[in-house]
Amino acid sequence: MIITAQQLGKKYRREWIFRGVDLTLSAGNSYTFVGPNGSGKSTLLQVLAGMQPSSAGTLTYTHAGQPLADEHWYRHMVLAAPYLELIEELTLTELLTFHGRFKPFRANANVPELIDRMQLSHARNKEIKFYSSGMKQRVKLGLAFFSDAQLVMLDEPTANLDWQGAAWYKEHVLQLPPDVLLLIGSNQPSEYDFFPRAHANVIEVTQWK
Ligand SMILES: Nc1ncnc2c1ncn2[C@@H]1O[C@H](COP(=O)(O)OP(=O)(O)OP(=O)(O)O)[C@@H](O)[C@H]1O
Repeated sequence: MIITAQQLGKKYRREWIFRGVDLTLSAGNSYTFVGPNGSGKSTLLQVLAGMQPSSAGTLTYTHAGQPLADEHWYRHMVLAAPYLELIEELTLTELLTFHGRFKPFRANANVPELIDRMQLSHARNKEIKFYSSGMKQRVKLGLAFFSDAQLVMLDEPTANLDWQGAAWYKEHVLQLPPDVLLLIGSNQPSEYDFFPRAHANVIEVTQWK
């Protein structure tokens, strides 16, 4: 899994959020995009995910040595982000069952087991709309950690988490398979400063203003 960006740019109306981005992001590594509020971390992640069109440059996805068509790309990626909504009317059990139909879970884990790993067994039959913001964040992260995807994208991963949730995040992000490509948007060093150095890259987005 490799993402290649060449002279990638994004503008909203007349404002360039970033431009001239040249990146090669390859599996087995983590890339954390850092910068102050409003610097473009989320926008860059969304463009790299194919959720937002770019305004300039090219973006190519390669999997197992073959270029991937845009319409197949979503099968290989998961994104957890504060601005993405869960299906609020479903219970957690229903949500994971539904999700698993489209994107299988790693090692074919079953739904009760996943709920247990999210430490949300007590709330498995509660509708997501009644979850607290931290519980919802655990669900989003759990879907990202446990789905069988080669590209895992996490924007502000510990938003709304208490210290136990942050410890849970740390434990699980380190347990991702070694061949995953991990992209993170963050302005909290505690979200990435513990990654094994050899494969961790921290990239300042303001360089592309
Ligand atoms: N849909 C949009 N339309 C117009 N401008 C937008 C849109 N989305 C984001 N922006 C602008 O793009 C810039 C970058 O926003 P972005 O959310 O990517 O920053 P960020 O680095 O993730 O910020 P934060 O740390 O606050 O989450 C901001 O100036 C923002 O106002």
